[in-house]
This record gives sequence, C-alpha cells and structure tokens, in this order.
Amino acid sequence: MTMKKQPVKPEFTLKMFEVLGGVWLAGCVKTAAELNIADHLADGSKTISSLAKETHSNEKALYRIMRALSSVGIFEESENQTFALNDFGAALQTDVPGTAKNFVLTIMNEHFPAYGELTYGVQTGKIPFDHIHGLPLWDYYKQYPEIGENFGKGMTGMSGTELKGIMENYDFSPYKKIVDIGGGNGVMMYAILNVAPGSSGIIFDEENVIQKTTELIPQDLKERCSVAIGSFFEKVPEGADLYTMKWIIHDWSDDECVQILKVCYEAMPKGAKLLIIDAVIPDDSLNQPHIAKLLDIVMLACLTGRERTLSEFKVLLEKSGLQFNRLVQIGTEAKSIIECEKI
Ligand SMILES: C[S@@+](CC[C@H](N)C(=O)[O-])C[C@H]1O[C@@H](n2cnc3c(N)ncnc32)[C@H](O)[C@@H]1O
Repeated sequence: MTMKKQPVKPEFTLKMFEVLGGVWLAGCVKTAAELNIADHLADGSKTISSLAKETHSNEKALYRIMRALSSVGIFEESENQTFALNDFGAALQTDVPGTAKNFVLTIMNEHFPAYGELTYGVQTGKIPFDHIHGLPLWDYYKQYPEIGENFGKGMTGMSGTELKGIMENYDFSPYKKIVDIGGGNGVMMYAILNVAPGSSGIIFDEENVIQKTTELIPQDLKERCSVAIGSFFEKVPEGADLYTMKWIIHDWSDDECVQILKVCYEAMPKGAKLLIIDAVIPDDSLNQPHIAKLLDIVMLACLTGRERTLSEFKVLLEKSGLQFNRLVQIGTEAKSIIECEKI
C-alpha cells in the first residue's frame, strides 16, 4: 500500500531540533548535578579552569557543558570563560530546601533508560522500567537503598514548589489528627503541623522510607508528629479526621487506586476527609500544553499509574465509596487538591 505523504516544512524539521534539545540539555543538567557545579559556584564566580580543577574535569569539555547551560539561563557566563551562580543554577545545589538536584538525578539515572523504551511500553502494555531493571520501581528502591534515599530527597525538594500553595489555600487548623499516606520523608506533614498548632500527625509509608523519616522529624514537632509503617494496599492508621495523599494516586492503575482508596475508606471515621494532591489534567485542554501531560510519560515509563482528569478521579472515588467535595487550586499546574469525604 502506498501511503499519501505531506510535504515537510523545514521550519518544523528545525522545531524537532528544539524538542531533542531537551534531551541534550537534560544531559548537561545531569553532569552539572553530578559534578556539584552549583555548590562550587556558591561562594563566587569561577573561571572554567578553576571549575575544571575543582571537579577533576577536562576543561574544554566542561566549558561546552557550561556554555550550553548558560545559553538557556542555567548559570551565567561572563568574559574569559567565567561562570556565576544565578537563581536557575542555584536550584541544583546540594542539600538546600527546595533543591531540584536529587529529582534531576532520579529522572536522569534510574528512570532515564525507560524513556528510550516507551515503544516497548506502548506495544506490550508493560512497564519499560520493570523491563530494563528486572523489578518494579518501589522494589528497586528497596534493593538499592542509596538510590531510594536520593529519590526521597528528590520528592522533598520538589515539594518545595507547592507547599506554600497548599498551606495558603487549604485550612488544616480544624483537624485534630492527620495521617499523610505515602508521606515519604514527611516534609508536607511538617509544613501542616507548623500552620496547624492544634493538630497532631502521623507519617505513614513503607519501612525502608520511614527509617530515614524518623531521623528527620524536626525537634519542635516531635511531640505532635509520629510515624507508622505499612502498605496502603493492606491497612492505614485508623481514626484520623484528615487523610492526605500527595503524589500517590498518580503512581497506580485505576484498579490499584480503588484498592488503596477502599483501604482508606475502611480506616476513616464518618465525616473524615481525604485530600488527593495530584496534577489534574483540564478536561478542555485539547492540544494545549499542561505539565500533567508530560508527568504522565514518567508514569507510562516507570509505573502502572497515570495522570488523570477530574472526571477520571471522580470515577475512582465513586468506586471506593468516597464523596467528592471540591477541587482546590493551589497556584501551580503540577498539583491541585481534590477534597473528598466519607459520608
Ligand atoms: C511519589 S512518592 C510521594 C512521596 C510524598 N507523598 C511526596 O509528595 O513527596 C510515593 C510514596 O509512596 C510510597 N509507597 C509506595 N508504595 C507504598 C505502599 N504500598 N504503602 C505505603 N507507601 C508506599 C513510597 O515509598 C513513596 O514515599
């Protein structure tokens, strides 16, 4: 069969270059993160030769990486191949609140090969990450604790982009007992307890994660914040008046989500609320860019999950017996709060 062809317009061939540029730049960002370039620049601008010496790198090769990054505003180049830290580059510093460094390393290390195998996922309906690594993501993090710990730090860093919006747009103060399901290293719970001094909280996650979380609870919150270990497919702490789940539901298939939500339903007293904090794809966004449509590719490559529209979330709630109350916007495309209730 001969297929009809449409003429190619060169400007669109060039536009493909821009798309691929995302991959090349992401490679440069990974190198900058691995070489701790932002930390090296934190105490002042440096020539490429000093930077190369400090990072044990080849000066000419490092210059090309730094020039590419500065061309899009990550770091700033001045005369004599000198580089300075700017706000964009500062997001790659090590161990500072809100850093993107650990998330960059997650996406560019263990996740990255899965993006090259999306066709495998599309044609088999299976998960590229599992195919490449031989085990599912959450088991992988248990098997390689250091990589798992970096993932946890990555989540904590990315949380910095949304916690202010969550705290400003949702009133946590009426709740006495709050459980954060899949709460990771606990950064959202600490933010909640800081704005709701009358509340106590439990961070619930799997054992490998909670071991680290236990060390991270701030001294001034220790009396009001505890941890609990378990799987949300089996049981979650009972009797709280508020349950939260940030970046949990999008990790799982519809059937798995219904199972998790039913477990929550069982643990919730009547009148208790559950907040699903996830990206919501707008129903009317045909052909429009939205961060959730890209995050969805992370789910396709690495997990059974997917990003959803509000109507799709409502189907999950209905199947689990929970009532949808309202959608709360928090000022970023990457997350909204879906408030639901056990009636
Ligand atoms: C994408 S991370 C989100 C972490 C945190 N809520 C946040 O927003 O930064 C998903 C979390 O779910 C946890 N998790 C995965 N499977 C779980 C299970 N079966 N039971 C409890 N937690 C689980 C992971 O350990 C991880 O901390």
